[in-house]
Amino acid sequence: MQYVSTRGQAPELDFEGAMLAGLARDGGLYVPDHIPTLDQDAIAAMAGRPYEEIALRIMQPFTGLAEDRLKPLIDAAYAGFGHDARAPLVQLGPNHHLLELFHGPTLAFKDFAMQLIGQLFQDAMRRRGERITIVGATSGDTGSAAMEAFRGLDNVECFILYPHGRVSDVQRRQMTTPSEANVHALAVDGDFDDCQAAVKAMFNDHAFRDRVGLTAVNSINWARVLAQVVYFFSSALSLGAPARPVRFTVPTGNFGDIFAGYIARQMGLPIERLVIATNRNDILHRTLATGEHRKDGVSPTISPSMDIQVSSNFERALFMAYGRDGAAVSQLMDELRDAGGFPVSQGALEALREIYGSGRCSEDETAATIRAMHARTGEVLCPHTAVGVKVAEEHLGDSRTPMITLATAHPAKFPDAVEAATGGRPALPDRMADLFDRDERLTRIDNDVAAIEALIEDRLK
Ligand SMILES: Cc1ncc(COP(=O)(O)O)c(C=O)c1O
Ligand SMILES: N[C@@H](CCOP(=O)(O)O)C(=O)O
Repeated sequence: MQYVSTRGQAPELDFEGAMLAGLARDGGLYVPDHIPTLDQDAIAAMAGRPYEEIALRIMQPFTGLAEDRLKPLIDAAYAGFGHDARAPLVQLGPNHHLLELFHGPTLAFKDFAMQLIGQLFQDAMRRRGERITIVGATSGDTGSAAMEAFRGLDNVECFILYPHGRVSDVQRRQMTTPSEANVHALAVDGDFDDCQAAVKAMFNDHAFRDRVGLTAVNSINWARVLAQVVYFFSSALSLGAPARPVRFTVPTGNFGDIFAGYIARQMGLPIERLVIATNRNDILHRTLATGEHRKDGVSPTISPSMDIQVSSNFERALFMAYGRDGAAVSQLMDELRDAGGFPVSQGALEALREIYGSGRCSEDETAATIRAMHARTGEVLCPHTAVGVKVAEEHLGDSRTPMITLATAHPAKFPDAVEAATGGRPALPDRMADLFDRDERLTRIDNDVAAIEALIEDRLK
C-alpha cells in the first residue's frame, strides 16, 4: 500500500516511509491511497479473539509487513498493559458502554499507539542503522506516552513541547521525572496550538528536518491513527458486530482518535454514527453545526488534553469529504492559517454530517457528569471521558444501537477535577505512587521556533 499527502504535492511513500516521515514534505498528512475492506465473515471471525490477534488482522494490510515480523512487535507493545482484555468494556446504562483505554503504562489511550510505534520505530532503526529525533507537541498525554515508549533508547532523542502551566500536575510530572537523558521536556510559554504549530514549522524547515532526522509521534503520524483503529473493532465485536451495528462517542481534540473510528467504518465495521464530543474549545462542534470552520482562541478547561482549536486530523477528514482533492485541502489550510478559518463546501459538509454527529460540554456539565456517574454507577470518570459521556447521553435517544463512549484517560491523572466533583481523590497505581517524590527536569522556553530548534541542535551535539 502507498500513502499520499492530503495536500497532494509530496512524494508517495510506503508504510515505513510515511511512519518515519511523520508529516509530508508539503505540510500535509499521509493517508492510505485506498482503504482495504473486510467482509462480514472476516470481521465475524475476529470475535472473541485476543486483542493482539485483532490488531494483527486489522493493521497488517496497511503496513505491508510480513505477519512474522509484525506479530512479535504487537505482542511486545501490549505485554505491559494492566488488563488482560487491553481495552475492556464497562456497562454504564442499558444501551451505553464505556471503553476503558487507560490500562497502559501512562494511563491514557495514547499508550495503545505509542507502545506499538515504539516497537515499529526500533525495528526500522535497527535495520536501517539510523538515528532519529522525535519532536512532539502535547496537551498532556501524548508527551508522557512518547517518553515512556522511547526513554533510554540509544538511537532516538525525544523532545516534547507542552504548554507551560496548562497540563495537570500528574501529566507534567510524568514528563519531567524520567531520568533517561534522551528524553527532554520543554515547557513552552503558549498553548497547545502554539506547541503544535512549532512542531509543524520544524517539519516545514526542510534543512533542519534533514539535519536532525526529524520524525513525529503525534497523530499527524499515520501509524498513530492506524494503531487506534483496533479498539473500535475489538469493542464493537464484543457487543455483537458485525451482526449488530454500534455507535461511538469520542472525546475529541486533535481528531486522531475519532478519525481512527472513521477508518474502522470504511473498512466495513458497521458504525452507525461517530459522535464528536468537545469541551468549550468547540471548533469541531461549531463546524458541524454551522458549516464554518473557524479558530477562536484556546480556553483552559478541566479537560486540558482537549484544549485544542487547530485540530490536525480534521485535515484528513476534509481530504476524504472533498473526494481526496489535495489542491482543495491545501487551499483550505492556507485560509485557516491566513484568515483563521473557512466555510466548508455544502457537499463536504453533507459528507461529514452523514458520518459524524457532535456535541459540546461546558465546564459545569463536565463536573456534574463526573459527580452523577459516580453516584449512579460507582464509575469514576476522568474529565475528558465525562465530556464524552455527557455528549453521548444527549445522543442516546431511543435507538437500540449500543453507544460506546471512549474512556480516554484514568481519573488519577486529573485528581483535582475529580476531587472537586466527587469529594474523593483517585489514587495513582502503586507503580506510580512515588511520582510526587521524584526530581523534575524541564526547560522553560519561549514560543519561538528558532529558539526551540537551536536548543534541540545544541542537545544533539
Ligand atoms: C485524555 C484525552 N482525551 C481525549 C483526547 C482527544 O483525542 P484526539 O486528539 O485524538 O481527538 C486527548 C488528546 O488527544 C486526550 O489526551
Ligand atoms: N491531547 C493530546 C494532544 C496531541 O494529540 P495527538 O493525538 O495528536 O498526539 C495530548 O495529550 O498531547
